Amino acid sequence: MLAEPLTLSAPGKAILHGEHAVVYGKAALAVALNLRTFLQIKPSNNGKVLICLPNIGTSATWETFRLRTLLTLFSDGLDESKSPSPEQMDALKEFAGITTELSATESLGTLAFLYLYLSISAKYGQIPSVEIVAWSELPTGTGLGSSAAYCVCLAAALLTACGAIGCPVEAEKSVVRWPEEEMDLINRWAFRGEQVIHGKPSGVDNSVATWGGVLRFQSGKFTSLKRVPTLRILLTNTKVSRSTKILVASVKDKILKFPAIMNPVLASIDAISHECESVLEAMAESPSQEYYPVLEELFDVNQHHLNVIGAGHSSLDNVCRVTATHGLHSKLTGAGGGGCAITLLRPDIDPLMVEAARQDLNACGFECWETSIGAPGICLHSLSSLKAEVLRIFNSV
Ligand SMILES: Nc1ncnc2c1ncn2[C@@H]1O[C@H](COP(=O)(O)OP(=O)(O)OP(=O)(O)O)[C@@H](O)[C@H]1O
Ligand SMILES: C[C@@](O)(CCO)CC(=O)[O-]
Ligand SMILES: [Mg+2]
Repeated sequence: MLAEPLTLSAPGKAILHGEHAVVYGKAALAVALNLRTFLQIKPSNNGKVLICLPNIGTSATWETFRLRTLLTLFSDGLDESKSPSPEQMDALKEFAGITTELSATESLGTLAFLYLYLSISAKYGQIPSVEIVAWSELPTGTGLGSSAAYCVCLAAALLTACGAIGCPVEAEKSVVRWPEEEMDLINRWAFRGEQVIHGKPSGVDNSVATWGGVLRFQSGKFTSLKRVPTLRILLTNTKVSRSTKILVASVKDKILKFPAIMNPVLASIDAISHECESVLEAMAESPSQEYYPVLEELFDVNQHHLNVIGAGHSSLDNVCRVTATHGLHSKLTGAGGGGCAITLLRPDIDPLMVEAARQDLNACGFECWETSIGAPGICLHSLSSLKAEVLRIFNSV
């Protein structure tokens, strides 16, 4: 049970290959990024539950006794085959006074919280009065798995608060993790939160936010790649807003409309993920520059495929065009339709070339930053190990 404030964090992700196709049982390769979502949960004794979400400018407070009136609707417990029902979502929207479109940003963050709070309370006993602040280094809604990092943090915090999983704090350690079976439980609950935000998630994003590293994910199962080469990646945020839920639904419409045309494209994306995995394994075994042209070509082919299935956007085409003028190869990452692209940076690349590409991308109004891959998954932090920026945010809300 929660006696002290806890601070935890989970990473965002980039999908190297397999976005959208993974929703149809194809393989995806996902990497955890060193950009994280942080969540602080504090016990309180005012009989209220407070959630403060500065990234989306939302905060809300509810009396615990009012939340209790909704518990019967959530008493079906954790059954993975069951997604959040329309009746549950309608009841939550009414309770939270949400009248806007379901895809409105603030609504989904709040609804995912209420859904997890009530489902976890119904299953394990009501979570006491708490105050929660969640803040992310990730831009939200841009393809970097912000929703999954948020849901993984929420699931871990709420499961810990009601005692369903332990609180593995050790005085001398700055960062600690839960045992494997508890991590698995966190991941399964986070998936339910993702269902609220995405509609029909594959589970790849919450898995990588839970476990970190580099994962191959297919049909609900993942394998962590044991050895991965160091890859340098430039992330570019086109700042074109989009919603994963809407994109996944529109790709589905296209597949239903032209199955004979779209299914071979999904099969080809699957083959690209497998080919990329083999190349990464070979690179980890014997690092050599000769593999980079293959990785670059796979990026190019997959970017075309993603345009074919309807996940592209002119801003993403622009990123590809601008980086190509500097000899660099890019593709969209995540759901597409705007949001972020990833560009592969060869280790031998001239730093001036990268700088020139960044300047051209900035001139298009895009924002770029370099990142490393394979960050750790969900963890608990000691307060003294938190960066000043994170502490400042938690102290200021
Ligand atoms: N830090 C956060 N605080 C509150 N809500 C968040 C936060 N991060 C994400 N969300 C919720 O997730 C939504 C964005 O999810 P969405 O799946 O569309 O984008 P993404 O996860 O960033 O991209 P992708 O799914 O393509 O990787 C936001 O609209 C918001 O409701
Ligand atoms: C577009 C998608 O494939 C990846 C979003 O990061 C959706 C999903 O797998 O849930
Ligand atoms: Mg998402």
